[in-house]
Amino acid sequence: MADGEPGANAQPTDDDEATFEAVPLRHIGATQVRVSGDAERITTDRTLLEWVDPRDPQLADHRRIHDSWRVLRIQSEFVAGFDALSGVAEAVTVFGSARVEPGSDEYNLGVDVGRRLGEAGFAVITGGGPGAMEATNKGAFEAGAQSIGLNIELPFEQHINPYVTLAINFRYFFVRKTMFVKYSQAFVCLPGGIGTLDELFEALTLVQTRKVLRFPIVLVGRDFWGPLVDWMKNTLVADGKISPEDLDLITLVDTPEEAVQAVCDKAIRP
Ligand SMILES: C/C(=C\CNc1ncnc2c1ncn2[C@@H]1O[C@H](COP(=O)(O)O)[C@@H](O)[C@H]1O)CO
Repeated sequence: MADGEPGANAQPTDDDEATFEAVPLRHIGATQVRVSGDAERITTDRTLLEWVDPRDPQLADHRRIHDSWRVLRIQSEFVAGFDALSGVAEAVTVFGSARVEPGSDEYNLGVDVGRRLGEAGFAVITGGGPGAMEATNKGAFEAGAQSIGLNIELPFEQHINPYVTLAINFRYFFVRKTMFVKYSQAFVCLPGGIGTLDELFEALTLVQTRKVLRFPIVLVGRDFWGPLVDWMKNTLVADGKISPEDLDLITLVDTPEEAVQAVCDKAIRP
């Protein structure tokens, strides 16, 4: 594969298979969990988060020793992320549905957003997966911008999309989420599901609590996001759960052009 072709610079991800930790804690003795007839991989995140009964002497030791030493692995994942991304200057992270089909309107929206961000001088960061992530990386790649994919280990086969020029593979969601925020100056959210909502609300929490400053959060697609923003206004503000000015943390736009303009207007740039 020649340099400059999609996928030419992406780091290989297939060898990661060897690093999947297949140690079921709660189910010691069981070796696999079946989902839809397929053997499901037990991911590193899952062995960290799974409940273990400390009253069982065998499991208690497992929990105490494994969890303590696990910190080193978490640390090494932070170090690898920091090392790989420390040179990224100006970047925007784009989130969106993993389920969008190539050629669809939402896919084309992602391509357009990625391309315009790239043309505006930003590196583009995504989750590195399919759907809107692939579309956005494609747009950035075609604009000649740095196209970054922060991939995540999942219980099923997961490949980084071919338009990523810098790929990093993470086992822990929370480490990966740190990288999304730390190395970008704005978030753009395309229409998405639970993963996208999680990423959106984490960003809102960080900005609301002033953990990050001057960090625009742009939602693209009034038809899709408008009802959520209306609910926040009519229920969260009305019920006193958020302040009216918290709504100002969100910029709602319709087009890729408006999205990039909002980022350029509101993000910290030299
Ligand atoms: C579901 C399918 C693939 C999942 N692969 C993913 N790879 C990378 N990142 C992902 C993946 N799925 C979710 N994410 C993250 O969440 C957001 C999208 O989630 P949503 O629920 O689809 O909105 C995205 O921004 C990623 O960071 C194949 O069908």
